[in-house]
Amino acid sequence: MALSASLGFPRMGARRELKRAIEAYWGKSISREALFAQTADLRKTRWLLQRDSGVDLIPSNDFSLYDHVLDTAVMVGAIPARFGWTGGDVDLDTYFAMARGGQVPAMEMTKWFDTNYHYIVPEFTSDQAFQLTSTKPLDEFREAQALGIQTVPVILGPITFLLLGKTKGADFNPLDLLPKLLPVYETLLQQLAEAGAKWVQLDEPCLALDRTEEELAIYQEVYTRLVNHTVLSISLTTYFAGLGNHLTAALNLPVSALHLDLVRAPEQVEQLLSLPQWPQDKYLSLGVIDGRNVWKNDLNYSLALLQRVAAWGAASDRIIVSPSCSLLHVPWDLDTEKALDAEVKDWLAFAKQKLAEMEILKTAVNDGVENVQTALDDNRAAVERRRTSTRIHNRLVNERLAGLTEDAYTRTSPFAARKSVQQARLQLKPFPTTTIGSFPQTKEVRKARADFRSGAQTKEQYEAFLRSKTEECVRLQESLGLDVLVHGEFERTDMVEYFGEQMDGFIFTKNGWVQSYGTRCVKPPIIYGDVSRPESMTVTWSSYAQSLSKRPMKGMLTGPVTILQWSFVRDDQPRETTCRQIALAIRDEVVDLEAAGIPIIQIDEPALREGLPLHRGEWEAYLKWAVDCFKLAASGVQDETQIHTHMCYAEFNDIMPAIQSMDADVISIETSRSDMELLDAFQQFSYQNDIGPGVYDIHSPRVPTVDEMVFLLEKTVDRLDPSQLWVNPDCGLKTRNEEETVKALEAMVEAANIARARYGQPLNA
Ligand SMILES: CN1c2c(nc(N)[nH]c2=O)NC[C@@H]1CNc1ccc(C(=O)N[C@@H](CCC(=O)N[C@@H](CCC(=O)N[C@@H](CCC(=O)O)C(=O)O)C(=O)O)C(=O)O)cc1
Ligand SMILES: N[C@@H](CCS)C(=O)O
Ligand SMILES: [Zn+2]
Repeated sequence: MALSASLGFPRMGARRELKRAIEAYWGKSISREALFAQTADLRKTRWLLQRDSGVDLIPSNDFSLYDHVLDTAVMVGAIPARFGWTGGDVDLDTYFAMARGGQVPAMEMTKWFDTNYHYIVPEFTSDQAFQLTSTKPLDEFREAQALGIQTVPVILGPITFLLLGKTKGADFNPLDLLPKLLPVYETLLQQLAEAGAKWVQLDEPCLALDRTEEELAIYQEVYTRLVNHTVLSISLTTYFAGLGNHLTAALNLPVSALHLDLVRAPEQVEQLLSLPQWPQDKYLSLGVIDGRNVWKNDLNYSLALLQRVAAWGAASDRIIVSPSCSLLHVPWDLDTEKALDAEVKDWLAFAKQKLAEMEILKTAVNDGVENVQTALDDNRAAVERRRTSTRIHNRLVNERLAGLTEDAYTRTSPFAARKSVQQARLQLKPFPTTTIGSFPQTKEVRKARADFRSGAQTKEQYEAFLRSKTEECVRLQESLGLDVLVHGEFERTDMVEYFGEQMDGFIFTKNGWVQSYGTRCVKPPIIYGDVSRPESMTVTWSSYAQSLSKRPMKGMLTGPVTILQWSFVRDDQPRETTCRQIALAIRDEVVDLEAAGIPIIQIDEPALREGLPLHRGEWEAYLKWAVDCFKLAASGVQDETQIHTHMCYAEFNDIMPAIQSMDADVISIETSRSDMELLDAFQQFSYQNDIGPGVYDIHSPRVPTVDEMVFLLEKTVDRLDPSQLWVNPDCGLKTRNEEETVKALEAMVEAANIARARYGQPLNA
């Protein structure tokens, strides 16, 4: 019999119960015991839902109070010395301090592959020791067992865990730590087997990235060792990319099951079918349901694919029907969307609906198509309704794109010439200070918006409130002595959702939350059709803010690549085409802001790096269109208008030529958690344009000291010319509270003044 596996389920709960529980614990309004009780309820709900949907291989330990990579680091005792851990169980508050900072800085956080999920980066020293410190996988397995549910513990595989980490102090290959790490995995597997587990899912997404022969040999060695050591059946899970040339090497690993992402890399099917025979006794987990998007699966297509693979191997009993990856990256349940446009809703499936899709496919494989004929026919009709809908295409948008010429992608003059006219206009001091855009989205702000949405506040009341917050924000920035001001982004729920809400071709959910990091969630808009901008989106707020101050106001926009990357994107045309459509809409907004007298416009592209394909061979093509889209958005203005961009959580080393070719006048980047290491790339590349390296970590509630920031600024002047430098936090301030924000910005301005006194040359007019 074919089986089904869900690989992982959203953690937050249908109503973001996890977020509320953890934030209540942080706010000291519930106890640790209450937090444990509430999270146990949530785990139970998830397991029951999956059991009742017919899933055979139900995951456990896919749940986390913050992040599963952090859980793994804690589990193996990789706890950086600064957290003062002396052995034994890791206290919950130490766990949260590792993620969020406390007395000492938090660990770094970065993107989980090409998703909008962020993980905490493990830190390894060359003398790193490991020990099993946590019983979390075992506890969750037993918890489910007590409910009568046999689960598959999900563990981050040892090789991916090490490859995702960062070495501290001496430079060494983290894989050198495997001999010390593997005994911990062996003990864990043994404990799970003793508790009654039969399967364990070891996630090794790094196996699907470009890997050397030497690394593939390490995979072979490690998995041979683990398999020999355990009675558990190991399911090795790859996702987000195809295995490419090392599919055979992966199939030769002595594990019981190998999972393939057939949505991202459908060509793996042909690769498989060209093999002489079914790989030994292996189960193949075929990821045919998109775990990264919200479109209803074309079940007839997927079934044909499953049947081809089964027929090839005469092995329907060796197939596991699964999503392409964990369902962590899609919202919980479409059924809660009562207000969603009915036509588009009919095209969608969230996590719960994807479980039902898996069940239909599994039943068709096991019991014959006739047992699910109605479901398959209904699905075929829905897929056809979407394909032929008149709401998808907009002739004007496509004609405009087709008519673009080269000059739409280039500023009038080169950077040096622009810099001097901009300086003549802006008269900025050396080391100009600014922020990344958002100011605290306090409870008060969110409540006002919720009241407006529920009808408890009128539009006039809500807008008056937003104006008062904006004015307060402008006055605060003036009094702090910031040089380039922002309006604070109080009117925005989210930097992507806000723009999507105002463009055609998008729809919105009420509850389609997806975890971004820790308790923070995003509600990605859904792009279902051609994108256009009916009217200006930000001009009113930026103009209002500029009218309040003589200092330059920075208009704030989200860039096309980021809007694309953080939305659920239509899958019926290339992503590039959708991105170019968004770029045109943003270009119109940039031009409107300029016409309204806004002298500086920031086009945020924090997701540009995240969108890089996981295989290097595909980078060039992606970077070409991604940079084109940014330039299309940015190049409609005169030389005297200063274009900024902002990026966070990214390694820039390998995309420097692309960043330079974006040709933004100023780029602000996240660097503080990595001690300005990222600037090395800018230095090595002799980056020409201006840079604002983030001088403090906004994700931590900890207020940075002046000295710390001066120290970081000194590192920047070691690497870059002082006349290139701006001073800013490393991302927007929306998650911070007002008190933290004021104190941190006060210190930042003081640090900038110190840098100015030490290194500042007047900027050339
Ligand atoms: C910069 N980042 C972003 C990413 N992706 C995005 N799409 N947007 C980003 O900004 N990726 C990389 C990083 C990730 N960083 C963050 C930072 C902060 C958040 C965040 O704060 N998320 C909020 C939700 C934001 C939102 O949409 N809020 C709405 C709804 C608020 C709400 O929950 N309302 C309550 C009622 C409120 C009341 O009555 O008090 C409710 O519905 O129950 C809004 O502002 O209106 C979060 O809380 O998780 C995300 C990613
Ligand atoms: N302008 C946005 C960028 C976040 S990446 C903000 O300040 O929140
Ligand atoms: Zn940012």
